[in-house]
Amino acid sequence: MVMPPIHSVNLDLSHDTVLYLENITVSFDGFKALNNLNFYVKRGELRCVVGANGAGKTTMMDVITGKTRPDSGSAFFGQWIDLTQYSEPEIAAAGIGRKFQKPTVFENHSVLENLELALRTHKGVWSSLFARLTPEQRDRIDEVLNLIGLTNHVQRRAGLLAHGQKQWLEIGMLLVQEPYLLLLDEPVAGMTQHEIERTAELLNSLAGRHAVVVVEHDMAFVRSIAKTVTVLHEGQVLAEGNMTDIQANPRVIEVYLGE
Ligand SMILES: Nc1ncnc2c1ncn2[C@@H]1O[C@H](COP(=O)(O)OP(=O)(O)OP(=O)(O)O)[C@@H](O)[C@H]1O
Repeated sequence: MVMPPIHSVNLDLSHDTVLYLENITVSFDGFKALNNLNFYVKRGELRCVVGANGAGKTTMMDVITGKTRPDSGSAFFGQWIDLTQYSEPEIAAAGIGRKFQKPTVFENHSVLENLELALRTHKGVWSSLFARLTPEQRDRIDEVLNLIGLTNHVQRRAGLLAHGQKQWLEIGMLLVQEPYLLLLDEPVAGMTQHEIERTAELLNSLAGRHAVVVVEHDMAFVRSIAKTVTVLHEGQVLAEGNMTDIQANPRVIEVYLGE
């Protein structure tokens, strides 16, 4: 079937749900990394996903971003965009931003240039590289600089930033693209306590405007940000709920928290 270009399909959030994964199975050589997984994300919510090594967290992110195709099941962005039918760049352009654990900022460029590059190259518009940014784009960059706490470092070379600042810059590079859904893989790994607290504030401040899915092992951090936590185990959802319920769940204690 020939799919319409992703830009021509409106992101329909009329049901207030930005992501639907239903009965997703992914096998590698017969081993089910995801096994009939169901996972839903509401518009603007901040969700944490936890689970032991090998639980399927990365594979789930890979399915959402089009990197891995499921053997079966469906993956929808809003009501109509079938994620299994589009490429990784198309899905990114449609409004799903992903940050991997290791920061990948342009080290030899300034903070400002990094944000400008992220904005200009979004949707693959290399041709606009030499065009001036619109006043709206400038405003968006200023707004993001403020959010990520780097307003006073705009001219600093990204390679000279502290580890935490680099992570925030990379989140900022996604934010200038105004994603509807942001996927973050272990954003606080390697951060100092102060940086972790700042990151919690940053992610909390995004709630409502962007849906954010955070995969994280640091339970203190998860506790500080999460409204809803999803626990994955053997490619399925073992439990989902608020932190108090999750921590009291005997199955979660047995297979994850009690490690
Ligand atoms: N490309 C692949 N080929 C074969 N097996 C794979 C592949 N990718 C993942 N797996 C296996 O699928 C299972 C789930 O892996 P996944 O990386 O999704 O888990 P995870 O929850 O992200 O773990 P971690 O916390 O270690 O990152 C693991 O057993 C892993 O070895």
